[in-house]
Amino acid sequence: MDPLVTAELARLGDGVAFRARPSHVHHTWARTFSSLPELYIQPESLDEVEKVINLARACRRRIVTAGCGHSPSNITCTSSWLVNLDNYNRIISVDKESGVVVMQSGIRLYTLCEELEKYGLAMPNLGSINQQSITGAISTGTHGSSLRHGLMSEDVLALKITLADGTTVSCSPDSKPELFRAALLSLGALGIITEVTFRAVPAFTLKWEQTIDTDFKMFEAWPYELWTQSEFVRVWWFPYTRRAVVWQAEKTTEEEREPPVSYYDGSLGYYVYHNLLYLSQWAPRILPFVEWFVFGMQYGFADGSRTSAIQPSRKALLMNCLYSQFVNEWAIPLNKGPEALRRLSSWLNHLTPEDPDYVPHNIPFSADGLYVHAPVEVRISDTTLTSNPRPFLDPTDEDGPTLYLNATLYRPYWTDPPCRERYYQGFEWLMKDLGGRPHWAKNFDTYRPEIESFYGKNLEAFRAVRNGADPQGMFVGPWHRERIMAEGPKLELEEVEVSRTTSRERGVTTFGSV
Ligand SMILES: Cc1cc2nc3c(=O)[nH]c(=O)nc-3n(C[C@H](O)[C@H](O)[C@H](O)COP(=O)(O)OP(=O)(O)OC[C@H]3O[C@@H](n4cnc5c(N)ncnc54)[C@H](O)[C@@H]3O)c2cc1C
Ligand SMILES: O=C1O[C@H](CO)C(O)=C1O
Repeated sequence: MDPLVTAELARLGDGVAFRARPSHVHHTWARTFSSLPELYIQPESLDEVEKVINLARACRRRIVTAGCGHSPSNITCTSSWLVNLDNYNRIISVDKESGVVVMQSGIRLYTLCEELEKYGLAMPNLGSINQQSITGAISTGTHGSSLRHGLMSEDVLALKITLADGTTVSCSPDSKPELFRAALLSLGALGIITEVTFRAVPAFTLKWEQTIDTDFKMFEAWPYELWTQSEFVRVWWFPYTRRAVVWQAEKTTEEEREPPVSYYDGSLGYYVYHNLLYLSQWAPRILPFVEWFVFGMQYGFADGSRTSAIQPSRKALLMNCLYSQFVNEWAIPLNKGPEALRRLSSWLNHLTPEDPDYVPHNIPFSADGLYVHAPVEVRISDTTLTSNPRPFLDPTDEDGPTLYLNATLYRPYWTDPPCRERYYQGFEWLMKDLGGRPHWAKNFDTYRPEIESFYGKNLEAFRAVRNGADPQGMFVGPWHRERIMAEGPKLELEEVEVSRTTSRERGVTTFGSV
């Protein structure tokens, strides 16, 4: 350990543990980014969290708090101190009647779901996985897919956050509401969130059904029952076969029933797709065939093929996200969806006016020789229904329902697909043309000037709260500077990137200095 840190620890001599170790390699779930923090610190009490912050201030270190690194960007990368709260993860109290749960902030969603079940409670909504820490999920604007729900943070009633001066403060809609709005989606830039008060709901079972059919049918249903037919609805769109899987789930009291399993599900399908994707790295032209074959095997080749099951919500809402991947997801107004997908299809498929689905795409990048992976994930939320205040950095539509389009690109055996740059250039251009804003956790290449124009006064309000709470920039790194911080000189404790290397095992490894 740096002698400065050892000396400062000795000077404090407060008997509070400093659970830090060097030589930790941090990488994102997808191994897209990695870093080698000077210290990896896993506090087990609030005193320990406060001590980390006080030490960091005295030793002039930047702090990053990471959940489980499921954000695919370099947002959790640091060469300074990396704090993880996996061991600060207890449920503090549960009120079975009201569903109000108070928890330490490091709890993972799968543990939270298991704990809630013991009280006959459940999370109101979930995204595709339950690995995330509750705070990691809240802090990036994680969402599921339902017009009756908004962001996962809409059910947060209060938060406790330890700020750069080492004090822990509570905030809620009624107490320090500005801090609350900043902390509801803070991208780790405000302080260490230590406690979450959340409203759960009575446990529920979901009866789900998924149908594969032409995307034309989906477009026809879009303004009518597509998104309102059930509480939970999500779609996977296949650009080359121009088909879509519509998955819908409604609460039920019927007995549970697992989905049918074919010989192709499980490892066979997993490895077939993985190896075909790997082959396509050299022969991208096979991707339309791969899409037809793999998703035909998975969902059925005949239009109208259907599968259904009845499962507890904590199971039904999840999905297997397969392999390492880039994900570029944007929020646009729901009513722009058919236009967005038709323009994307016209671009990717080189459609001409003779095609019934043709629309001018106007995307100023060529799709010649461009072959992409499937599917595009199509999901929804409505953040206008909650009485909770909006996070300042909420990317969703302020006036109505939101559509999320998630362009997934796999990295077979940890290799980057050749189409990434052009696909994402075209995709991001289209999303911006439709008034979109990026999902903060994902792999977008849009930076300060545009983000300022997307958020206007809300970004200014976030910055005012952030700068007031952390004037020295203890929680600021290169990811934040390029996207949410104002242009200006480096703050005292801010980390800047000095170099990066790339390898297959660790993706892009970033090196920074304070
Ligand atoms: C396979 C997969 C599936 C996914 N599915 C979905 C989905 O369905 N819907 C969706 O919206 N997103 C989805 N995501 C994105 C994911 O929900 C977010 O990236 C989420 O932030 C990850 O949580 P985490 O605990 O790993 O946090 P990390 O990625 O480790 O951190 C995310 C942010 O939270 C901050 N943070 C974490 N803990 C604290 C704390 N205690 N105090 C202050 N700041 C903190 C970090 O500093 C960072 O800025 C998915 C990601 C993957 C890899
Ligand atoms: O980031 C995400 O990854 C999965 C898709 O594989 C998902 O649903 C996200 O969101």
